[in-house]
Parts: sequence; C-alpha cells; structure tokens
Amino acid sequence: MIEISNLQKSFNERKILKNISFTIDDGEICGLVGRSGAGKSTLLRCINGLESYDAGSLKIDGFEVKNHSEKEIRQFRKNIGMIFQSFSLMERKTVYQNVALPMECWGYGKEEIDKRVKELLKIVDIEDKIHEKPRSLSGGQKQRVAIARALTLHPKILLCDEATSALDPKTTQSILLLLKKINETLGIAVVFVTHQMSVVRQICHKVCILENGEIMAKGAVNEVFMDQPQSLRNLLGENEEVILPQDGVTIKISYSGENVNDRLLSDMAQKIGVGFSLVWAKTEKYRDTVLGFVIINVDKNHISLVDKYLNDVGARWEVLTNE
Ligand SMILES: Nc1ncnc2c1ncn2[C@@H]1O[C@H](COP(=O)(O)OP(=O)(O)OP(=O)(O)O)[C@@H](O)[C@H]1O
Repeated sequence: MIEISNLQKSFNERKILKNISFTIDDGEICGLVGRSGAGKSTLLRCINGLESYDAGSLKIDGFEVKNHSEKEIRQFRKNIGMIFQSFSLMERKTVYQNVALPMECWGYGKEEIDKRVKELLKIVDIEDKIHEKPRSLSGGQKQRVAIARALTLHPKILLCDEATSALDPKTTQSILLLLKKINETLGIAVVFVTHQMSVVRQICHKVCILENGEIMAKGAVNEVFMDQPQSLRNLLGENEEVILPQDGVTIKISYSGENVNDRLLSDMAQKIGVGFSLVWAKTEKYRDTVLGFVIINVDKNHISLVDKYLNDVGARWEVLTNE
C-alpha cells in the first residue's frame, strides 16, 4: 500500500509538490495525470526513493521512504519496478541479458536467473526474441522486454512513466492489456504517469489530477470522469464543439451504466410527460463501467419537473444555457 500524506518538495526554493495526499491500495492501478511540468515524474521519483522530499510522509507498506542509508534504499527498491517511455534497454545486450541484469546485480545464481528470465519472457509473450538485441525489436517489443526486466525481482509496485506515449495506438492497446493482465494475475499495484486519457479510462481504477504541484481531483476513475471537475476539463480540452440551442433550457446529464439504465430519457418523457430535444450524446467505455453523457433541451416551464425526476433517479446534471 502506498500512503502519501501532505508531501512537499522544492527545487531551488521553488515548490514543485504541494501538500500531496493520496493512497494506492495493493493491486490497484492509479493514473497520475497533468500538464507538462505539473510534477508527475518528481512524484514518481519520490515514490521509488530516487528523490527525497522536504516535508510530509510517503510510506510504502509502512516504510517511510526518505532518510535511509544507500543499502536500505537499495533493498527497498527491490519492491519497485519501473518502465519508461524510452524503454531504457542496454543496446549491446540481448533480450535475455537485459532481463537477467537486475538478478545478476543482486548476485542470484545462473540457474535461478535462467528460470526467471524464461518465465518472464513467456508472460510478456516475447520468448521468440530471446537472443535478439533491442535494435531489431519494435517499440512494443522493447517495452515488453522492459516490463519483463522490471518484474524480475518480484516487485509489489510497478511505476510507469509515459510507458505507452511513444507507441502507436494498436501497440499501446497490446501493452495496456499486458499491464492489466500482470496487475490481475500478479496483484502488482501500478502507478501510471500519462498524458493519454484513454490509458486512464481503460486500465486505471483510480486517478489523481496534478496541476502546478497540487492534486486538483482524485478518486475512482468513473466518479472523476462523471463529475468532470475543472482540472479534468482543462486536460481534456474542448475537442467537441456542440452548437447549443438559443431558447429553452439546455442541460447536460451524466450517468453511469451502474445506477441509471439507458432508458433514462424515454422513461423521463413517459413518467413526467415532458418532451425534449436531443442536442448531443456520447457513451464512453471505462475499465468497469460505461458512462453516458447527454445534452438535451427542454421548455423552461418544465425544468422543475425535469429537475425533480433526475434527482430522484440519481443522475448528475448541470444547466448549460438558460434562455
Ligand atoms: N532536478 C531538478 N532540478 C530543478 N527543477 C526540477 C528538477 N526536476 C524537475 N524540476 C522541475 O520541476 C517541475 C516538475 O517537473 P516534472 O518532470 O516532475 O513534471 P512532469 O509533470 O512530469 O512533466 P512532463 O509531463 O513534461 O514530464 C518542472 O518545472 C521541472 O522543471
């Protein structure tokens, strides 16, 4: 379990992380998102003990990460694997040798290394490239090797720094599926720093949105995406321009596949006898649920009935325009 409480970090008097608090439970996947320079990588480096922090607490399974000897930190880092956008493989070594490296550094015997490397190459589905050098591999294959290497010492946590940002969409999908499988079968917690919201939607249980070193929103992914806090809107941008009607009241309704069924609007029309015009709608698939977003326009005389109905069924909604 990762427990971060009021964490603060400055570089040259400049506050980079301000009062960061959140927890990641064992086996959870947490997305850390935010604009460039928000402090995501610094936070990741604090988690694996590469960077210290000025105040607050960062505990992993009860172990406060800062103020330890080199030896203690080295031992602690065995619990944490890390993968990067740039893969960071050793070009002169083969796939086998790259994956074997952490175990060699820790002085494991040849036989144990051989068994573990082959087992991992099978998990990441790249056994056929065992004797190749990184230069002959595609980006996705290189990331598979990097994932295998990150898992050699049986870590409890995998930190991913923009791990899919250099990959095309199809390869990104296959790496996300692999990380999901690893999370589910090995129970490893994953912290995923990314700019790609699709990554958060598809594999993360939780998300933290960082802005200028502060957490602006955090929580279960479907909750945060349904609430659409300003920090999330800032990140998503205005990529869909919807033309809103000039008269009546235009409202946006958000609902999840768990608490409101897809007959929400037709039921509303039937039960309260109110018509509406559909302005825009979309559904999005998340890890464990589907979210629906609908914009409708109703006569202003009917808005109190609509208000009551939507509150009764537990849908979230907001007024976009009111004539
Ligand atoms: N070692 C350092 N010394 C001084 N300033 C640093 C150092 N490392 C990071 N910073 C500064 O801290 C801020 C946060 O950097 P960080 O790399 O954590 O952001 P980020 O959210 O990961 O950005 P990106 O998405 O571009 O990787 C930036 O303004 C950066 O310049």
